[in-house]
Amino acid sequence: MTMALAGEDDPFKDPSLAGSQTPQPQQSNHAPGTTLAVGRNASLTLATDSLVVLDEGLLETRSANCCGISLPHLPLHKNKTTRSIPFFNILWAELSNNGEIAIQYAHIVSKETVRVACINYTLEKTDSGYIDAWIERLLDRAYGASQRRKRIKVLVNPFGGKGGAQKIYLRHIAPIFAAAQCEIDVEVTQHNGHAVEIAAKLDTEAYDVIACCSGDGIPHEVFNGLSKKGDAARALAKVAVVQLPCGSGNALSLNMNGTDSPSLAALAVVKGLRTPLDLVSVTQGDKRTLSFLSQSVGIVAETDLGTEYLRWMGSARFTWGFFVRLVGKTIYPADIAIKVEVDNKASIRQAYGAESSKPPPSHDARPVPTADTGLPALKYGTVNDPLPESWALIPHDKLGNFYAGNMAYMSPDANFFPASLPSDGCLDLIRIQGDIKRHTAIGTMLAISKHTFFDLPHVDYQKISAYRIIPKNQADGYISIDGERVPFEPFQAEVHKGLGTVLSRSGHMYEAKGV
Ligand SMILES: Nc1ncnc2c1ncn2[C@@H]1O[C@H](COP(=O)(O)OP(=O)(O)OP(=O)(O)O)[C@@H](O)[C@H]1O
Repeated sequence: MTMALAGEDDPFKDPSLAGSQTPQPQQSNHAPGTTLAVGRNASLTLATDSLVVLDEGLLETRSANCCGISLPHLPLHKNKTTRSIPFFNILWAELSNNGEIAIQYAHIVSKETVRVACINYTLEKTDSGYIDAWIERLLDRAYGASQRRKRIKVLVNPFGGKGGAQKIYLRHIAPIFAAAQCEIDVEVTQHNGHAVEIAAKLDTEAYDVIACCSGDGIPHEVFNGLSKKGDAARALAKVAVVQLPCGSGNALSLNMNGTDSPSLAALAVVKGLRTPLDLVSVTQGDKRTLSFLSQSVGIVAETDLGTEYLRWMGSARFTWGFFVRLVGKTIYPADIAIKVEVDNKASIRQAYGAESSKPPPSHDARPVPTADTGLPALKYGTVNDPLPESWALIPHDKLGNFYAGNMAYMSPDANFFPASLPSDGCLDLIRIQGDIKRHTAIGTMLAISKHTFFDLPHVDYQKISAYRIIPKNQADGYISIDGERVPFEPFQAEVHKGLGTVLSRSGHMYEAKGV
């Protein structure tokens, strides 16, 4: 899956200039101050969605160069003297002491890749006041409400995915962060749990973002590391946790950045808006863990965690593992108590529509918790406490799938929770009976990629804020919290509305087709 970049079809086409091969900036209908003359035959114009570069000189020579390096793949056409660069792709612009303007941007190399490129021009007359104001306008269009020059703690898991995270970081991510003038501090994780330690000790006043070059395992560790701080609530609100996809499961990036391409994700992070994210406390035994993505018991957990012996199959192992259990009508009996918030699909659809029709927020409206605010208290106690009085424990003797999701995509083709919202204070819960007819089961599996899953009548879909699940009549089995295996024992979960922070493209929605 790839995110839709502004102007993706033709990045050098600006809709506001449709039909005009060679715009005349001086006579254009743009407001005064949108155009910067950068030589006798060249100008830079702030159009509706993009920067338009008009350069007659491009007809004969590659007069624009990138800091002395010739520009790779610049789409210069003999009969074309303009090109446009979507504002979203603009990383930085500045005027140097020798009167040169340099604009760095993420050049679209392919659907899956952007690479840093730069244009620079020597200005003939340096009316620095006008130029500075023009650059400020350009950066304002490029960044909008997104923070510029983010201070980023980068964590690289050398064993994420196929083990290529360090290379991916250096090749596809670091150049974009550098061009966007981000302040970077890189650390390679040394062992399992290291990211918990790093986040627990992190000076949260010194960073805006923790960027995980990894799968979903490192973000899970980071949220839990921040939760160990004395000022956990403040730390989780202040520092945004993001993912640069370098693992085998990259759900955080798919949902927030709309892509599992590392360079597109780096661009999305540079331009990302602070977004509150619900986090879920899971208590099991005496342990309290934060979950940001999902909890599963039954077929999904077993397919995810119990098919290691099929690793040779690659990603087909999940499809195959799922299929085998579906047609085998495998059941995973449990007793379940749920605090339901929205119990029908029509109301869920309505709530989703109401949120998606809101304009993007201009700022993060949450008050920053004070320095002495730790994790929120558990409203419903832990799994060791008596069940809250208003909860009813209901036997699910034929349960096939118990799947609670905090985000939409669980993997690139699996938008399991299309109605989920980043901070509605709810988990989306799917329950499916394990003894449904075989052809219904196969149809259910296919419906996920066809985006018809939500409406299937046998898919029970609710919005919930807490639950307890007690597996029964099975000696052993699989429980997955954010894709990590935990003991096969009862657990209880409770949502904390907007406790965590991520960066997203929209500021309030997931990058997934909703309901
Ligand atoms: N240097 C290291 N050596 C061994 N394990 C590490 C190291 N650094 C991180 N880890 C562990 O690697 C695990 C998986 O990380 P991650 O999610 O980044 O990759 P993944 O490929 O998506 O994971 P998975 O193996 O779950 O598919 C995490 O549990 C993390 O603690």
